[in-house]
Formats: sequence, structure tokens, C-alpha cells
Amino acid sequence: MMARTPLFAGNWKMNLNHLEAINHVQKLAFSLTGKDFDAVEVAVLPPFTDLRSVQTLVDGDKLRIVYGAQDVSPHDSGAYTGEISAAMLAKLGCTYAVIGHSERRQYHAEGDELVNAKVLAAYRHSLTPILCVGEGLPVRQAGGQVAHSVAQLDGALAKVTAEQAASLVVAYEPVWAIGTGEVATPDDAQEVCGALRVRLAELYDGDVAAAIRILYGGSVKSDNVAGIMAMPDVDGALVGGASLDPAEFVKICRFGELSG
Ligand SMILES: O=C(CO)COP(=O)(O)O
Repeated sequence: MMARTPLFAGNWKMNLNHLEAINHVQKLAFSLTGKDFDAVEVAVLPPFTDLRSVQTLVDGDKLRIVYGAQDVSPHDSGAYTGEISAAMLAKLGCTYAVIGHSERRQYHAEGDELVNAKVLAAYRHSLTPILCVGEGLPVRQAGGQVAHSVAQLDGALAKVTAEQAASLVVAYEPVWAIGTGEVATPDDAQEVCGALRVRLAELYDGDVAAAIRILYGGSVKSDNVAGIMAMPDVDGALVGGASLDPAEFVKICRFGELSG
């Protein structure tokens, strides 16, 4: 089986302006050594307005940090005021686009059909989706976390080919654990991440499923990441609040390496 390189992605959400972004990425780059980057992939996911600054810094200083956007339009171009296309993001050197984050689903009423259209748009322009799935508290309390997350995966991947899916990143983010300090236990994370990989093997095949990185997200910090990373189907973390502190984010990347 192909070894999966752990991915640690910092989702800054609506934090850090473009000047703060430069300072932040410089601190990350300074703290992470070449050896760290050999063991894991480190990504930042800043607001759109920061991307050009991050690109200039990463290119100019030849940093091994990769970056991406927190959302993408399902359309390629045209009269879609306020939208940012996958082609524009690709031109800025983005590797990733987060798609279907629970905050988009919740505050912008994004459903599976739109999430699927965004995934297809990302692939048309060689961006890798970080596809977010995960259940809210009532679904978890009713024991429906696996069925819910697998259904979101199915909805998002309609018409996605095996070749495209091989580069996919999936993030399991239980909504009740996001920004609450309420981290899922390693077993909770493994239960759903394992089921997502089984489903990916059914949708595509075992080799494709084995290549796909599945991240856990929700109140990840340096003091809980090791337990989560020890799980066989967890290949990294999508980190919100703790990624805003460069020293803490670097620690998370290191703990992941140690336990991965
Ligand atoms: O939503 C998240 C990452 O996308 C998780 O956020 P927190 O790490 O702040 O809980």
C-alpha cells in the first residue's frame, strides 16, 4: 500500500489580513525545518485577500509550505458577483480549495449538489479539493454519524472519476467539535474516517481509497493531535483556531510527525 504523507492544513477562516499573513507564514517557515517538511505536508488556507501575498512569499523564498483557498465558485467565469473561480486560484499557485466546510453549509445554505459542482470546478482547474463532511450534534446523539458523513461524501463525489479522486483530500469535521474545545476521541475519529475509506473503495477501488488522505478536524491542538494521528485512517488534521498561533501550529505538525 502506498504510504500517505500526513497533511496538516491551517484553516484561518476569516482571520489575519494580508500583512498579518506574511508575518505568520514567515514565522511558520522559520520554525519548521527541512526535516519536518520531509515527514509531513504543511498547508495554510488563508482568506482570499491574502493569497497573492502568500504566493509572493512562498515563491520568493522558495518555501515548502503549500496553500489554498477556503472556498471556490462552481462556475468557471462570468456574471457571478463576489465569486472567485478555480482558474483564478490555480493562477495564484493554490494547491487546495476547501469545499463544503460546515460553516459554508450552515451560514450559506450550501447543499450536496452545490458542493459537488464546486468539487468538479476545482478538478477542471487542477485544484485539489479538501472536501469537508461531518455530522451535527443531534445526528451524533442519534448514532447517525457514519451514515450522515458517507451520504455527504456520496453527494459531493457525483461524476468524479477515479483518476480525479486519487488526489482528493477528505476532512471529517464533526460540527459539534468545531471551535468548541470538544474534540472527538481518537476512536470517534477512526470510526467515521474508516467508514469513509471503505466507501471510497466501493465508489472507486482499494488502491484509490488507499491513496486518499482523510483528515480529522475539530478542536485539534498540540495536546490531542498525537492520539488522533495514531488512528490508521486519519492522515492529518484540518486545524482552525490553533492554526492562528504559529508556534502551536508548528507543534501540531511535529506531533503528527512523531506519531504518524
Ligand atoms: O473548522 C475547523 C477547521 O476547518 C476546525 O476548527 P477548530 O480547530 O477551531 O475547532
